[in-house]
Amino acid sequence: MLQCVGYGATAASAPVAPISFNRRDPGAEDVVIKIAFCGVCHSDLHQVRNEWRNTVYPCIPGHEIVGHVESVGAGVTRFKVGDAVGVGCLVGSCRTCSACQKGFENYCENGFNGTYNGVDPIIGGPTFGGYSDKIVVDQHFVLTIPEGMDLAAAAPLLCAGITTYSPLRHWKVGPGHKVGIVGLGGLGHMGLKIAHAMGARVVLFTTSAGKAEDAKKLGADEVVISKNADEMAKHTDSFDFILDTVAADHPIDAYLGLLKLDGTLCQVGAPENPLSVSAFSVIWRRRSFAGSLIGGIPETQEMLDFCAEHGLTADIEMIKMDEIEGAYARMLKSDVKYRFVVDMASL
Ligand SMILES: NC(=O)c1ccc[n+]([C@@H]2O[C@H](COP(=O)([O-])OP(=O)(O)OC[C@H]3O[C@@H](n4cnc5c(N)ncnc54)[C@H](O)[C@@H]3O)[C@@H](O)[C@H]2O)c1
Ligand SMILES: [Zn+2]
Repeated sequence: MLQCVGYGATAASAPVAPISFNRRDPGAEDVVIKIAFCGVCHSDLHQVRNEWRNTVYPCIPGHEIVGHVESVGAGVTRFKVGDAVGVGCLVGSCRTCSACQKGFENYCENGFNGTYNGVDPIIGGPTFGGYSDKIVVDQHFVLTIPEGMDLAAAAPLLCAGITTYSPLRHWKVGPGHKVGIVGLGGLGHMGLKIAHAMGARVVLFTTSAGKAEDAKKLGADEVVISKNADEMAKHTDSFDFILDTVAADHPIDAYLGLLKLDGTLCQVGAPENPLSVSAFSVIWRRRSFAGSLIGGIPETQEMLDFCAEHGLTADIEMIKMDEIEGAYARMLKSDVKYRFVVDMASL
């Protein structure tokens, strides 16, 4: 077994703290990655606090991982020692079902294996994420970080980037489209940058008036304060597509009403409690309420290459590993611009 150190929680009520653990011995198809940086996703917090009621402890979060290849198995063809690489939310899938065959490992019919809170196929216990010194990953699930991209600022692309890129691509967002992004956090700020780079007219919905100036710098053409009913009403029946990244309870009908005929509201934010939707919000103007889950591996590489081409990375605040609990507390207050990234040299 490969002895590792990291930060994890032993119970929903326990803080994320130093932990020693084992990973599987690398196999022929495996890449061992020395982790340089790991982004802090709101999902990490949902998971360690068991807000989705499925956490297996100990839980070591982190699925926005970047680093360098330390060693490769005999069968590894795509990577060599020293390469700058990334790992997102997936480290395994069946690879044979129709979804996997199409490159949608994230929708694997047999369930994909998560980077954390999954099941290691060799040792049987839970998979452990990127708040750690190294990780062992099958080469199929390892991404190439484009040359010249800032490694720390690239980390959040592995979840926040692909989770917003994938639905924006799927619903063919581009020039001539009016697109809304709800919530300006880690996902939301990447959604703004990517939708803008795709050529859409982008409107940010936020509850905090103080974020308006930033939002414009990040790619918003317009900012709407969602608590202001008059401002919201001006946009009735006008959007082609809205991407909702909000992590907390919030009203959905208010956004559905802003979609035009055949418009789609896509939910990517995953609040703990069910959302309520009035039937009339979707019946009227044949609107769709949809969802989207991260993205497949080929699409994640496509997103990284798209971001490199457009000069996009995340806006980050670097923290040390032992500052993680404070970072979670600040994330809950939306006090981060716009993604915390842990410098693993501080582990
Ligand atoms: N679907 C997926 O594949 C996927 C992938 C990653 C994360 N997520 C989920 O997406 C959500 C967002 O993640 P994040 O890392 O960007 O979190 P974050 O905390 O960085 O951002 C959430 C943002 O929502 C804002 N917000 C809260 N209440 C709001 C309201 N009523 N109206 C408008 N904005 C509001 C907050 O101010 C914050 O800026 C989380 O629930 C996370 O678990 C889903
Ligand atoms: Zn995430």
